[in-house]
Amino acid sequence: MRSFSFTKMHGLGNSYIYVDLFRETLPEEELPAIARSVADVHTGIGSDGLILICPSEKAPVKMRIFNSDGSEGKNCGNGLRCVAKYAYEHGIVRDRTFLIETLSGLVEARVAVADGEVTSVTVDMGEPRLKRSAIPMVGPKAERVVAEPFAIAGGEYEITAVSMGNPHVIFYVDDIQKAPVTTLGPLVEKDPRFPEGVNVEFVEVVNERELHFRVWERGSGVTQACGTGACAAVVASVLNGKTARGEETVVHLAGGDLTIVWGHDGRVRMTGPAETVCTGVYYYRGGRNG
Ligand SMILES: N[C@@H](CCC[C@H](N)C(=O)O)C(=O)O
Repeated sequence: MRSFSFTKMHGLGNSYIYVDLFRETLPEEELPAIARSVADVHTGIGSDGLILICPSEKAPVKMRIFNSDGSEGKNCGNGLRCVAKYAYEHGIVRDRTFLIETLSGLVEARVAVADGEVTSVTVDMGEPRLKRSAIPMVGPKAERVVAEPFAIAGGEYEITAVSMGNPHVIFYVDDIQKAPVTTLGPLVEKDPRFPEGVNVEFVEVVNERELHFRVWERGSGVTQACGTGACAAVVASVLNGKTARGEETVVHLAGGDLTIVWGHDGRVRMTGPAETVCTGVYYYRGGRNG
């Protein structure tokens, strides 16, 4: 058997198994299988996937994220807050504001600290990418996808698409409790109009400052929260005239609240908690199938 040390962390119930690659080594070709293995609630630890905390040449620390089906994502908002907490509390960084490298670029994290513990994290998630080709979604490359008609499974809907370094599509609903998360979510995730798949968000507008939010994540299915998805929902809501640019919006996710602002400088900033659940040693057999 092989083994590695891990920390389980979550941001609003969006949980990942974090492995510190400053101290551990994992074989690159086995990462998808390890992600599937640790995520399994019966035979593994149970999580929405795997996050690697890695050395970087561009920043003090780098995040890589694998969904529970083993696919690699390019960004993860809840993961970034947890990586920031881990990096600060484990002395990887000493400053309270620092850069984190992701597969979609560099972001800046700022930790709030009480008694040596990180209590909340603000991440400058950068500028949303709105061109269709950047989502990516098939169709006229340079156009935005805002309140665009979208037919699927016999139904007619309107969608808004936003990339926060990873792809998101937003559906507005009248009642979040009745959102078709588990029925429409998996169909839209794998719809060929999204060549790289897509994270699917359902949003009920409460008022100009508040949104209810549920998600079907690409590669992981229903999760309690999606940080990049909540940022995309705020951007979509500004584009659709439902909330105001430059104002803080509170997004109510299944696992709790995030405060998000799409600033007049073009950047999206997200503030929320990050929690450590437990640490341990994980035993696995190795190989591409775990
Ligand atoms: N939970 C995340 C997003 C994780 C990656 C996503 N499923 C993808 O494949 O793009 C978040 O908090 O942003």
